[in-house]
Parts: sequence; structure tokens; C-alpha cells
Amino acid sequence: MGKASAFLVDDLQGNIPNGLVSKSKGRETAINIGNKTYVIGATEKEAASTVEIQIFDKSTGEWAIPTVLGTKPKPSKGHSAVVLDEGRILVIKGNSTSDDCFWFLEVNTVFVRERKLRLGTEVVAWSKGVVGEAKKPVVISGPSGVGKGTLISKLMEDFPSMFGFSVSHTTRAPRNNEQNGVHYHFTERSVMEKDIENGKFLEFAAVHGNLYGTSIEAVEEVTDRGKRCILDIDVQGARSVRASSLEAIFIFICPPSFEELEKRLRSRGTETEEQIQKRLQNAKAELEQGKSPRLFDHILVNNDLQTCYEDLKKLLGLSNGVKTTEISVPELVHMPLEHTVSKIDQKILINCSAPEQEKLATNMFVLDLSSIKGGAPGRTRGLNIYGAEPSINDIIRPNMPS
Ligand SMILES: Nc1nc2c(ncn2[C@@H]2O[C@H](COP(=O)(O)OP(=O)(O)O)[C@@H](O)[C@H]2O)c(=O)[nH]1
Ligand SMILES: Nc1ncnc2c1ncn2[C@@H]1O[C@H](COP(=O)(O)OP(=O)(O)O)[C@@H](O)[C@H]1O
Repeated sequence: MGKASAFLVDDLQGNIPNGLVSKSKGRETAINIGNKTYVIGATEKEAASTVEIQIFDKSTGEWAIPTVLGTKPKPSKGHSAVVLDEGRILVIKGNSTSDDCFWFLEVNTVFVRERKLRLGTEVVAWSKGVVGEAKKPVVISGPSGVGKGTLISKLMEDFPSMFGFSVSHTTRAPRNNEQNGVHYHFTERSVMEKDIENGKFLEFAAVHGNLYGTSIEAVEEVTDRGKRCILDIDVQGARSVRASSLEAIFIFICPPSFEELEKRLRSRGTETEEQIQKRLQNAKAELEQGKSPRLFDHILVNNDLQTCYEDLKKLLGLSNGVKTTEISVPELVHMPLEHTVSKIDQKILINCSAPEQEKLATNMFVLDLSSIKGGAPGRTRGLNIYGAEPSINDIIRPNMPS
């Protein structure tokens, strides 16, 4: 609590009407939502190089420095900001490209509220916006030895540009054929526990006596490459992801019989007898949980591998026999330092024109947020940006904030 001395915002104290689009004032912006003003700005210290948030509570006249979750944007020379709804502010960084210029500051979402309760402080969370089609991530669960890895490998081989594997962390030892950073990030338990405590994981669980977890970064890394993320995680993990903002498709893989599962696990030859026994024991509970109502969207029986693979492809909307090698990588749009933003429903109009060029309307963009998915923790996917027609410009300009 105290004075926000690092900021140069002079129009606080209730002068900004709720929900008003803020024009970039340089390095700091004040946005009102309800009783609170969120001040977004870079610190005076260039070396610190982070975007800081301070909250002014108009009802108490107090300042608060919130706990900031998520990867923070690197500061740019200026930004603009607009209230999207009661829970989120869109921050557009000037002088940057569309792969790094749209950031969502969540101030009152389910995730933020839950963390507020847990931490007992003010909380805000950053989530970078990713332009492109937002195909839902795919969560694949099932008992050890059922064939999850085999099915995922086939999918990744056939559609290398479409899918990306979320590389989990684990405390178990690598198998002979496993590479660190490719199959898993093999980690010390103490390191992983610390990272969990520091909120770096989307989910984690103790499985067969080891810790396994999906870091937020693992999912972000795939999303940033414009790919559809595949998560191979256990049933507990699936439950956690269900409760998160990820909005995935959940698929449970079943063996044709328990005997066949045991046979596959043994023939893989990667576990000791003791480990096989543990995995078989756990498989019973996992198969039971796989039937939990509303946890999995689809259950596939992996009897004949090829049949199961075809069924999986069908579920993922991959038509028979089509091998897609192309993904449409969205063209980068450059956002100049000088720009103004305004909001109409789920569309954000970004005017990059210098005033004397405004009539040309060559630098107007529409950022369409109607199909966005996800959010903190992790990326906000499915942003669509395109050039605006002059007619839209004409309709909008009378309402632009000065
Ligand atoms: N919750 C969770 N489970 C994971 C994660 N990564 C792998 N698992 C699960 O941990 C279990 C054991 O995986 P692994 O040791 O590779 O053995 P395998 O399933 O027999 O190949 C499997 O059920 C995986 O789906 C993760 O990040 N989170
Ligand atoms: N439909 C199937 N029929 C026969 N064997 C299979 C089938 N699917 C997978 N396997 C084999 O079963 C073993 C376990 O498969 P794997 O993909 O490692 O399972 P998981 O990742 O679920 O632990 C592997 O040796 C794999 O080649």
C-alpha cells in the first residue's frame, strides 16, 4: 500500500469513466473497472524491464501492488489498453508485431478469483494473445501400456505441422530411448516441487510413485508455434486440466482387456517386474475413473491399432487418408507506437494512421476476439486480425475517444 510513485498517471481519482478506451499515454495507462483503477506501466528503471501493475481502490483511496501471475510482457515504448469485460483488459503493445503485441490482463476471472482466495492478496494474471485458429488442445489419458504413446507418435508423424507435444516434467528416470526435453523434462523432485509451489505448472500428479506435471510453458511453447497441443497425462491430470481454462478435448484410451494390457506392458520391456505390478494395480483404478461422468468426451478402445488410430483421427476432424502438411501461419502485422483503439462488441478497432492520413484508412485493423479460447494460466488463443474497410472507418470515427 502507498503512493504509486513510479507512475506518472495524472488522470486518476475517478476522472476516467468506467470502460473507457484508453489512449496510449506513453509508458503507463490507467483503466477503470468498477471501483478499481488498474495502472499498467513500465517501471522508471529501464534495467528492470518489466511491465508493472498497481491498483487504486477508489472506494478506500488505497493503492495495492497485486501478485502478478503468468508470463509478463516485455515493456515497449508505449501501449494502449481497453476493457474487454469485467474481468479482462486488452493491452496492445506499440512498436511490436502481432506475435507479441496483444496481451490480456486478467483482473477478475475464475483463475484470478481462485488465486486471490488462496493468496489473500490482490491478484492479476497475464495471458498473451495468439493470432490464428484456436483448435482445442487434445488431452489423452489411459492406463500405462494401453498405447497412448504409440497413437500420439503416429499422429505427430502423419501431421507434423499440425500437432505439437506438450513435454511434461517428471521425476522418473529416463528409459533408454528417451531424450530429455523431447519425451520429458527429467527433473529432480526438489526442483519440481519448488516450481510447482511457484505456480509454474498447469497441473501435476503423483503417478506410479513419481511426480509428473505439465508446465504452463510447455503448453505455451506449442501454442506459440500455432500448433494444436497434445497432452499425454494421467486421469488426475485430466481432471485438473478440465478445471482449468485450457478448454481441451479429453480422450480416454481403453485396452480391449486387462490381460492384453498386461501383455503389452510386458512386451514393451521398459519396466521392472515391480514397476509392472504397480502400473497394473493402478490401471484398475484408472479404468474405473476413465468412466467418470463428464470427465472424458470420448472413450476409444485400442484393440486393433490401425482402427483405433482411424477413430482418433475422426474425432480430431482429420478426414480419411488426408495428410495435411500445411498450417496457415498468420501474417505478422506491425503495430506502430502511435495508435488508438476502440471496442465494438467483440471487435477491437485499431487505428494506426497519423491524423492527416486518417481519411485514407489504410492503417485500420480489426482485431476480432469473438472466437478466443483459453486464458491464464497460458495463452489466449484464436485472435483474428485483418485490415478494416473504409466503410467501417467511417462508422467508427465519430465515436473515437479524443
Ligand atoms: N498428470 C500428469 N500425468 C502425466 C504427465 N506426463 C505423463 N503423465 C502420465 O504418467 C503416466 C506414466 O507415464 P510414463 O512413465 O511415461 O509411462 P507409460 O504411460 O507407461 O508410458 C501416464 O499415465 C502418463 O499419461 C503429466 O504431465 N501430468
Ligand atoms: N493396438 C495395439 N495392439 C498391440 N500392441 C499395441 C497396440 N498399441 C500399442 N501397442 C504396444 O503396446 C506397448 C505399449 O504401448 P505405449 O504406446 O508405450 O503405451 P502407453 O504410452 O499408453 O504406456 C508398446 O510396445 C506398443 O507397441
